[in-house]
Amino acid sequence: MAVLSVTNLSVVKRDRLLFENLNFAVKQGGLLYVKGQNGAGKTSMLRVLAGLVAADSGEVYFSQQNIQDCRENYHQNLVYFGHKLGINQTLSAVENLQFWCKQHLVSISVDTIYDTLAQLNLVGLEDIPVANLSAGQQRRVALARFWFKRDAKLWILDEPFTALDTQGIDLLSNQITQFLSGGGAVVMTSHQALRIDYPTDELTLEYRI
Ligand SMILES: Nc1ncnc2c1ncn2[C@@H]1O[C@H](COP(=O)(O)OP(=O)(O)OP(=O)(O)O)[C@@H](O)[C@H]1O
Repeated sequence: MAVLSVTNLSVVKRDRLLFENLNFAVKQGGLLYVKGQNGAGKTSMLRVLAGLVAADSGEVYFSQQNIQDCRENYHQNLVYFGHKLGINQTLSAVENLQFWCKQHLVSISVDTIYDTLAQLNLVGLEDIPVANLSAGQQRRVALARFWFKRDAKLWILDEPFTALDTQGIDLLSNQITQFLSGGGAVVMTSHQALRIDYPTDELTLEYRI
């Protein structure tokens, strides 16, 4: 069954039609890799898929229900990872993750938070303000949500590998593969070639003038 499907999706930004009449579906265990040059409309599309902004026309369905009609259920089953990390610079990694878990009704012990940060190579950095971490380390903190929310049905990831080193890319790639293997669905963009050993559907957005 399709976890996510779209019908006749079109988005216009500043009088420029980014894409029109897109139709696709992502099944359980399905990976959709959205490609396209800068400005083609990938982020705009992912934000529509996540229900953050409305499309100019077309519909988005989660498990065959229009996302407008199942917003709460959709957001409980979705992890969206966009360009903005959604972390507070003045809080520590642990505080940020505790806050995120509360906000998303995820029940995780503080020990699990420390263990996850250790897996993400952040030992010794757990309790200092995130502002003092490097760009890649800050992204690792934000990525911890993918360790906590494996029971979600859909992950939407916009350029998740940005600023990560090779080890970080491998860590996240493994996490994505495990999620897919467990039946999760993933939609993602990346300007780097995917290092995910998993069957992948591709959707290329052409840049339109
Ligand atoms: N809120 C907005 N208001 C006006 N124009 C916007 C807005 N958001 C995006 N755009 C425009 O829409 C176009 C597509 O932007 P988008 O961020 O979706 O592209 P992208 O494919 O994700 O690019 P990149 O690979 O650089 O991240 C761009 O020309 C951008 O200027």
